[in-house]
Order: sequence, then structure tokens, then C-alpha cells
Amino acid sequence: MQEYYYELVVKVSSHKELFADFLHDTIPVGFEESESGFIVRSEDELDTIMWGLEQFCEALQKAIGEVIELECIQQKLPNSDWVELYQKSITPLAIDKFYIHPTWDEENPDLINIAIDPALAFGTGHHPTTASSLKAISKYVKEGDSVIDVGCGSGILGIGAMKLNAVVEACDTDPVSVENSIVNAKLNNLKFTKIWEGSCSLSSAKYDIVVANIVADVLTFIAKDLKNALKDNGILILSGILDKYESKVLGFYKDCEIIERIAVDEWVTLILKRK
Ligand SMILES: C[S@@+](CC[C@H](N)C(=O)[O-])C[C@H]1O[C@@H](n2cnc3c(N)ncnc32)[C@H](O)[C@@H]1O
Repeated sequence: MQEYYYELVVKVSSHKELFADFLHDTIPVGFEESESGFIVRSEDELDTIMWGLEQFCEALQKAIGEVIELECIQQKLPNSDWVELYQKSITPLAIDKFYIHPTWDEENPDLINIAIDPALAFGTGHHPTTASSLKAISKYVKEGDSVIDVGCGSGILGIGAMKLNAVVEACDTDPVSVENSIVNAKLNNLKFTKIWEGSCSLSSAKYDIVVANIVADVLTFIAKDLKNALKDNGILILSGILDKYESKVLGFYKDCEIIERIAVDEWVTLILKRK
């Protein structure tokens, strides 16, 4: 552990959700929402993220013709092991058939346990997009199904599917997430059949279930690849969609019908089938 870590305090005057999308998609470390913005922490300097936020803000102002005040303050602080502090803040939770718990907490004898030790990859089950994806997995994944978890983060969704006896592959563009998914699968005595760094376009296989909890923009960019990965009667679980982008995302999935829509707070999860 290093002696110091860096904390970037970001304040934005408006459109906080667009900045959240940007951070969600660009930074491999987690960030925390504060009342007027975000806090990003890392053992490395955060100059690149600060620069990216400034560029994004400039582009956004031009695109929408509004002035947005952005303030980024980076500070170097003594390292009290923030990962450990973050880990301690994670409590177990039940989502339908599943019980997600860190390894230092007891299992629940009545549910299907998923052990996840929170680390740098996204996915402890506490975010509504992960929780809704798990609900969909709990309902639609059947024993023996082939599943791909696109944007696996901590691996939680794929691990959930494996716990239901599906055969699961996973991928993520972020190498830290791939590593963390492998570690978390091992914690559950499971193994992804295949897991790779990159997106689903790197596989030509077809799956019974394709699950992707990624931000709306990415779900539009990779819409073709996600649909191509589906077997004829396959089910596509799309999550990570802020409700205001739902119709934009659906515009890229016009050849699919909605079989279920789960909404929690401002987050929407869509369960789709090809028409
Ligand atoms: C919101 S996290 C979801 C993590 C986990 N699946 C969950 O549900 O909690 C989104 C993940 O998608 C990954 N990602 C972003 N764009 C991607 C792409 N085009 N293909 C695959 N993964 C991508 C990110 O690196 C991140 O780990």
C-alpha cells in the first residue's frame, strides 16, 4: 500500500447524470456521488481523469448550448487504505433467489449465495442496474443455458448465472474487471468457460442469454454485436439505462420486442427477444 492516495472532488452545476455516465464509462476505479458532484479516489494521480472531465464539459456545453460550471480539486491524502474502508461499507443483500455477501459475512442457508469481495471492478449488487440484472437472471436463466456476461465488472452477473447451472462466458474492455471476475468466480468455486478482455464482437458464438449492464451509449454502439450473439429464441438483458435514454436505446433494438421492463429509481432494465 502506498503512503498517499489522491482524491478528486468534482463539482458540477448541472447535468450531473451525464458526468456520471462519462465517469462510469471511462474510469476503471469506482467513484462516489456527492451532493453536488463526485469523489474519485486512486493511488495514482488523477490528472488524466480531470483533463477528460474538462474536455467532456467543454464538448457538452457546445452540444447543448448551456454554460456548465465544473470544478475539479485534486488533493493528496495520507492513505488510510480507502479500499478497505470501502469494503467495510458493503453489506450483504438478498435479490430474488440470490444472496450476495462479502466473504467475511455469513452465508444465507435459504438462498443461492454469491460471494463477492468488493474491489476496484463495478458490481457488488448494491447498484440498481446490477440488482435488476440479477433479478432478470434469476427469472430467465435455466439450467444448461449458454450465457454471455458482456461488461462483467466484478463478474457478479455471470457468477449468478453459473450458480443456476448455466454455462457462462464473460468479457470486459477493462483488464482489471476481467481479473476481478476470475478471482470472484474462484471465491465461489466456479470458473467462466471463457473470459476475455474486449467486447462480445470478439466471439462468434451464439447464446441463450446475453446480459449487458453497460451505459446507454455503449448499448447503442454495440447493439448489433449484442443481437448477433443471440440464438434464435435468445433473451437479451440490457441494463444501465437511465430512463431518459430508454427510447434512444430502443431505437437501436427495433427488431426486438420487450418482454419485460424493470425500473428502479431512474434506472431501466429491458428484457428483449428478437421479433
Ligand atoms: C456498470 S459495469 C457492470 C458490471 C457488472 N456486470 C454489474 O452488473 O454490476 C459496466 C462494465 O462494462 C465494461 N464495458 C464498458 N464498455 C464495454 C464494451 N464495449 N464491451 C464490454 N465491456 C464494456 C466496463 O469496463 C464495466 O466493467
